[in-house]
Amino acid sequence: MAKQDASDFPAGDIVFMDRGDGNTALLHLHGATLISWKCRGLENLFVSTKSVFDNKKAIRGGVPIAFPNFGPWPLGPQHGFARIKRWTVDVPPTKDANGDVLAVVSLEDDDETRGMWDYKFKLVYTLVLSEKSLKSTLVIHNTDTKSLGFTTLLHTYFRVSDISTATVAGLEGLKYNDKLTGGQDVAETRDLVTVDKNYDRVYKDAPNVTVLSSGPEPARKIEMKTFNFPDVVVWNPWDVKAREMADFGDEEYKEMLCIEAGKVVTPVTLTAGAQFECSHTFTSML
Ligand SMILES: O=P(O)(O)OC[C@H]1O[C@H](O)[C@H](O)[C@@H](O)[C@@H]1O
Repeated sequence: MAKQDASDFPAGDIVFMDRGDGNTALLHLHGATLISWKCRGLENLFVSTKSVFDNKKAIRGGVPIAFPNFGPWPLGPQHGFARIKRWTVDVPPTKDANGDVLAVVSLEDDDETRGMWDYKFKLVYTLVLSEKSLKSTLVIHNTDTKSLGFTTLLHTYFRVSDISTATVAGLEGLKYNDKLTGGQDVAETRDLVTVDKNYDRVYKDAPNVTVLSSGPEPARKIEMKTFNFPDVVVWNPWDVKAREMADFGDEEYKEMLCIEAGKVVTPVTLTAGAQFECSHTFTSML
């Protein structure tokens, strides 16, 4: 079983958000990785049964945060350090008058991050759990006296009942770069994107809504609405790559699809004192 329940972890490692009506979210402070979002009791995120929870390695599943770099990085680990640093709780889960639950975690530069990337920064990650949705907002503050540049992405692993039934709407007409073949961008002609092999595609200038559907048992239809995330990465390792990954089950590619909202094609430059806000909101449409 994948570890996605609050009872699987020491209380100090997690932030558990519970509306009390079957809508819950669970964040692990290692990487501020969201590892569960349940809507009316149904888990919508994939976490590998092989994921290592040693507070060192990135968690394989949920929503790891790529920052300050998406992809291979000459200055440090792939996808940057945010997903392997311990974050701090700024606001523990707090219910508002509607029953919605808010929590805030953050990460600031330290000796280790400055050793790789010599900038002062603060990341503030705010989660708001509503009846059928979860909004995740990342604000990147440049707390330094010089400009900094970064790419960032929320690397969502959605759970699907069967990859052969999964479709992604909202990408038609976009240009994408296939990271597996490289070369020229290609136009997506399908109104519903399906995945039947190793996929690693960066869709550019995407509209701010994609919809993932899968089913039938259990059926899921999840809208992902984004703000300041112009790029969408669609990734599934498929069988051969799955076998090469130590922290991913050989057959688990059938149960997941990554749809990752990012600002990765053109980096953001932040002048001293400036900030950049980006977010995605998942909503269950069923
Ligand atoms: O294995 P990881 O470092 O977590 O990366 C997993 C995947 O992340 C993204 O989807 C990239 O586009 C892929 O190229 C990469 O393989």
